Amino acid sequence: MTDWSDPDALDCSDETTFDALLDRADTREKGHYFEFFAEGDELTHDPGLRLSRHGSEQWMGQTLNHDPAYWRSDTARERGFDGVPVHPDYLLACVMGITVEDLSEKGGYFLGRTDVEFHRPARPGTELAVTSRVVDTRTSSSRPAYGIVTWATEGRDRETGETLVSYERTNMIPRREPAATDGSGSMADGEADPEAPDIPDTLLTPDGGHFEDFRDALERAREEQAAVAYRHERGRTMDDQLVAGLPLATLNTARQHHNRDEMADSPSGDIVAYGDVTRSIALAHARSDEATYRERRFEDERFHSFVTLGDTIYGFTRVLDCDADDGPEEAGAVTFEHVAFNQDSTPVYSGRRTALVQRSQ
Ligand SMILES: CC(C)(COP(=O)(O)OP(=O)(O)OC[C@H]1O[C@@H](n2cnc3c(N)ncnc32)[C@H](O)[C@@H]1OP(=O)(O)O)[C@@H](O)C(=O)NCCC(=O)NCCSC(=O)C[C@H](O)C(=O)O
Repeated sequence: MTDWSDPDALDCSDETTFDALLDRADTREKGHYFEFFAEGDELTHDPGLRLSRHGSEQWMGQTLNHDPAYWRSDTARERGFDGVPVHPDYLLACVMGITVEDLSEKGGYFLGRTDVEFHRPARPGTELAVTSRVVDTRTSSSRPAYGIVTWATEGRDRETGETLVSYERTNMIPRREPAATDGSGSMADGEADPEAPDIPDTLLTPDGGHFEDFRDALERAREEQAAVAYRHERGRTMDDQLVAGLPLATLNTARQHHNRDEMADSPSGDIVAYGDVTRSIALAHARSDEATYRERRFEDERFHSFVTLGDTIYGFTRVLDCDADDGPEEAGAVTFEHVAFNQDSTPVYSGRRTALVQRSQ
């Protein structure tokens, strides 16, 4: 009888033997299929992550978010922060990154997110505690290999228990049965929109980036039956650091971002950018044209199409509303719709954002 504890009993350098060995071995699975999730389930995410200044600066530098309040203590103080906080996009990505192993590692595409609220600024050094509740589960009518799951997630300061950020997100999650259909060609061809586009004749651009500039532009637009909408000049091409490096730095284990072998057979055919990286780049383009004071909340964030290595992300912004009474003396609230689009002008992300924007001096 062969002694299988003998290291020499198997010749792993022989390809045929090794193939046979792999065929016989079970895979210890990571992540959960759709069937695992039931409405009302509560999950406590185990991975630990300490927000760091380095991590925040790496995220901001790579995504072109250069607001000095998140880099320099003098501007942070002027803006009412108690020390230099981590950037809200980095905070959000870290909180979501920690949840991926439990919620979406199985290969579920991130479809959208809403009700993103920043409850308080987060400092470097904060250790996170993250929990999620299953809000909704349903099978996908257009893609039988998938289900669609929505979770409500809360990221807290592990020491004080204070909530830092909360949101609801929705992913497409592979079904165990028929799990093997991922990439089998169930992807529907894009259908042409039968309705002609209904867009205003005139698109106005604000004169500057302060609250009054947005308010005045909206007033002009109302008089002229126009909209306030404009493009941002910067673009950012997706490289390895963005696609694989940043999600891994936030403990995001989704194979979509770092396993080309697995992704070759998936609907995208290749690794794809983490939605939060794509979004953060588009928001950085928008923020570079505005005097942001504070981030408030995000609603109706949607990821429309895949972003792969080599794609370039541009930004388009529409100004929806201004509220002079909402906010401190230094700032007023502006609500925007931001769209990220690629080199072929295909929208890849859209979302509604309310931020406090500095008033003119
Ligand atoms: C994934 C897609 C290829 C799907 O495209 P398509 O088949 O054309 O369908 P739809 O996009 O119309 O939607 C499919 C079903 O999903 C429902 N849906 C879509 N968006 C939402 C939403 N925000 N909330 C709730 N439900 C939504 C639709 O109603 C459809 O339902 P049904 O008719 O019953 O089937 C395409 O959407 C796509 O390419 N999206 C981009 C995906 C992406 O690139 N995401 C970011 C990268 S992946 C990521 O970041 C993973 C992350 O790390 C993580 O772990 O979450």
